[in-house]
Amino acid sequence: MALLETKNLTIQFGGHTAVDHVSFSLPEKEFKSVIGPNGAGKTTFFNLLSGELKPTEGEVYYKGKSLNKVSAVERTRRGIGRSFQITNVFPNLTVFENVRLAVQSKEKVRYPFWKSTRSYHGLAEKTHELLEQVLLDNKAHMIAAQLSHGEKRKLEIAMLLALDTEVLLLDEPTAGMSLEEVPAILNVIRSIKDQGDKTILLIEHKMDMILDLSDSIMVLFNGQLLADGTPEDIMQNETVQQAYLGGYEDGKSVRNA
Ligand SMILES: Nc1ncnc2c1ncn2[C@@H]1O[C@H](COP(=O)(O)OP(=O)(O)OP(=O)(O)O)[C@@H](O)[C@H]1O
Repeated sequence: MALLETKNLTIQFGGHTAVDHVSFSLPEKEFKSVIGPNGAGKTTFFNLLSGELKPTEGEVYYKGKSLNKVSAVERTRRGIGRSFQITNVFPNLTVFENVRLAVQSKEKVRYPFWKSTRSYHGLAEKTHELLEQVLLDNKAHMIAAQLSHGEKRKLEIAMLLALDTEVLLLDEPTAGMSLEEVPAILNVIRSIKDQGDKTILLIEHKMDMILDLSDSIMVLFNGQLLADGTPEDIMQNETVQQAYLGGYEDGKSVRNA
């Protein structure tokens, strides 16, 4: 069954169509990557899925129900988690305190009628588990502001995992990382995948990472869905190759490089 789907999802900014009639389907437990050149509409597509932006046309469905009238907060509560940039982190709190707050906030959202469903120790235990999973347990007591860029991205992932959502929308987790930091984040994402309980949509530019992780790949170009298939299909797809190498116009004509 498709967990997350879109039908003709479209958004225009002024005269520019950033996401253009995209219909896609993400089966439960699948790992799908979203690729495409800069400005293709990948982040905007995520913003439409998570509810930060409202479509001009088309629909997002989760578990068969339309989300168009559902707020971003309610989408998270229902199970669609989006990694936010580090702006959501309290820079003057420690890594541990940041993750614990995220664990706590999830408890409040999920069980608003209970004062405390987990004891203080329960929260701390869950926090340690998450820090271990993202390989940050040795930095638990560091002030968040002092983390390296790569470590901040790991913290962001831990805070996303704390929300315990079924779907994870990961927007370029390796962006701005040094080459040495990439393998660690790849390991973190692979370990999340290997646990087997998440449905994941990943925006990335690093092809080796995409090929390593993905069950399927969708390609956006000028806001349109150019192709969607297995990694093998996508690598062999001529239109995709030409779009990357040469340029693709109005979804019809292909110009050679
Ligand atoms: N809020 C906005 N207002 C106006 N234009 C926008 C807005 N958000 C995005 N755009 C435009 O929509 C297009 C798609 O942008 P988007 O950030 O989704 O691309 P992307 O594929 O994520 O690119 P990148 O790989 O560089 O992150 C771009 O032309 C961008 O300038």
